[in-house]
Amino acid sequence: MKIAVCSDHAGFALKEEIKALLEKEGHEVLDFGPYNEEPCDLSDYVYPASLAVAEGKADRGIFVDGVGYGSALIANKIYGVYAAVCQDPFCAKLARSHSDTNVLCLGGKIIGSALALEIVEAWMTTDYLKDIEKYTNRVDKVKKIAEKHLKKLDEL
Ligand SMILES: O=P(O)(O)OC[C@H]1O[C@@H](O)[C@H](O)[C@@H]1O
Repeated sequence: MKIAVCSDHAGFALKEEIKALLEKEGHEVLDFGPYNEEPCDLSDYVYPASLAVAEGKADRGIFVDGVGYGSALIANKIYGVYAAVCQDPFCAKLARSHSDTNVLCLGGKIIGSALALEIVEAWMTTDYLKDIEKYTNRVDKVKKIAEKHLKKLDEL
């Protein structure tokens, strides 16, 4: 898969570890930066990385900041992006199987890299349960809210 990754200064070190794991597993990584640990603003990286997912230039995204919510907050403003913050592999599995998320957000200050890599592994390898109606109904409702309240990329 093509995976967009990004971070801020607080997530930089973990972003680099995740990138190495994804590349080792044969994924193509599109790194939207930053490329060092200089203080920076998350939105400068999460916004273009989210657009890449929304436009289909990346299949999915993995964004890392200090606590994770900052990335999700920005990413979920973009039509077509469904981002979840996960702090354990169980949550990561459900974020895929129940909710079909296409962006995973992690907090580099919250979880150690060993757990973070397990979360990435769980999220990357779990499929959406697209044949179970209760989950498709839930996901469809979220999509309808996005259609009503977010501008599609071609309307911008
Ligand atoms: O105080 P700084 O280092 O700028 O922010 C650290 C983290 O605090 C939260 O807002 C974000 O998760 C951000 O990555």
